[in-house]
Amino acid sequence: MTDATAWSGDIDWDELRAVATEAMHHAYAPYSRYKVGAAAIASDGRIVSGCNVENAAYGVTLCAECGLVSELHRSGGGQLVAFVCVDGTGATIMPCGRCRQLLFEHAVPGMLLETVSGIRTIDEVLPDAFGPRDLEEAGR
Ligand SMILES: O=c1ccn([C@H]2C[C@H](O)[C@@H](CO)O2)c(=O)[nH]1
Repeated sequence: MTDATAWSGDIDWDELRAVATEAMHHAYAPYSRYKVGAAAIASDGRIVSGCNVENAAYGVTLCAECGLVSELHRSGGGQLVAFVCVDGTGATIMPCGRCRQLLFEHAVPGMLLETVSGIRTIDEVLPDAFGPRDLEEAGR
């Protein structure tokens, strides 16, 4: 598994934000009226994206990151190298806490995110994360 630092010079954040913004326009958000789009570069270089899909049973809502991770696996697997998500204006937002956990499990070590406070690593936005290793260490 390649560390994200090997990629850092090659990431076109403007392009990734544009893909996230295009995805955002497909969001189904009639309840919050807060559309979100997400885009990421996978470890083989392809770009995956997702949008939020709400539900009349509010708690069933799928964040944009859920669609993105599903698309990662559906389109060939691999890990996420660089990630951004945007609001309905195309401005970068922070992934919610649940989605940081979701992203962590599918991220290369040191995955980069464009955030409201600049480029961060997954470890910076989810320190001391609980993950698959904790289950392995417990023999599960
Ligand atoms: O990281 C986030 C945060 C929020 N939302 C969605 C969920 C809901 O549909 C709307 C308002 O919370 O934004 C996402 O898709 N991703």
